[in-house]
Amino acid sequence: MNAVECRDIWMVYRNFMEEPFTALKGISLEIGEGEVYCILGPNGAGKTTLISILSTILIPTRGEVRILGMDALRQTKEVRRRINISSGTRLPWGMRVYEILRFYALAYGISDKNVVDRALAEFELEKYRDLRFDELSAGNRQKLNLARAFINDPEVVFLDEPTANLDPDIARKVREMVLGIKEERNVTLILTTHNMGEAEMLADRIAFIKNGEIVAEGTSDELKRFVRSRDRIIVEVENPEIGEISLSRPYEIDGSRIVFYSESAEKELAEIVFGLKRAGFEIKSVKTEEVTLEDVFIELAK
Ligand SMILES: Nc1ncnc2c1ncn2[C@@H]1O[C@H](COP(=O)(O)OP(=O)(O)OP(=O)(O)O)[C@@H](O)[C@H]1O
Repeated sequence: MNAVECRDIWMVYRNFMEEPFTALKGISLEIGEGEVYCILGPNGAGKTTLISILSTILIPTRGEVRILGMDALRQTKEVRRRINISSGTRLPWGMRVYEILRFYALAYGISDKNVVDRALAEFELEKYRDLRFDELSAGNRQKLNLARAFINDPEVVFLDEPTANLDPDIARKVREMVLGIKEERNVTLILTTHNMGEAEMLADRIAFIKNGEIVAEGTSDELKRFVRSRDRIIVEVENPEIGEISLSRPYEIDGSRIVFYSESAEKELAEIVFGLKRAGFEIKSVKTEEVTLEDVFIELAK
């Protein structure tokens, strides 16, 4: 059984005095149990709309959503008991960390105070248990948001931009926390992010959304095949002007740098360097770069 699946989801926003706007155009996807699935895409692509529909916050104009085998549009109450979402929402400002977690635990019918104590420990919030939400740093607010999202021991958790607006070191800590959760709990995670490194580090599979449609889906290695060649070999030469390069692979000349596009830099590096030397180029330096998810993003967003 898939943890999450949807078929042919359409979302048309209709606002008073405005033209209807179609934010999602027939999205279908399947996410297996225990998978970490990342939704990537440029601003306005429809990521938040999609995650809101999958997490039962929004009702789509058309289409079917199944969560843990249940019809999310009809069995919403049962679904909500077994899922949770962290969307960077502000929590009650005046309440203390412990009270906030206790409040949300009680909302799920969990009266055992040990559950809250365990959450404080797991998300490194014990030191801050008596601070009010408005007294917390951005990083600790996000940790509290995560602690809240796992308080009901959910089977599926939606994380909408879990590291947005965090300093790089705090963002890394939050990512490590999410990785730890992935290792320790039997949970399916669906996250949106703008951060390619984050998607690569956390996700088993990535869906790339553009203008309300999934334009590519797969592991990060599979997505990298969308870019014309996997690796770049960058050779800096003293004398770029000397003439023709007779190697039968694509390249670009950028000042004194010759950039080759290659299926495997490791296999083709020696041949390229010898070929250039034979042609009389004086080589200053050679470096290789693997294609990144960022290259894929730029290619697909075009
Ligand atoms: N309530 C609404 N009414 C009308 N249009 C909306 C509404 N909510 C979102 N939209 C539009 O739908 C499109 C998708 O928005 P959404 O927030 O899902 O994108 P996103 O990929 O999450 O963007 P971002 O990365 O900027 O957060 C955007 O063009 C947005 O302006």
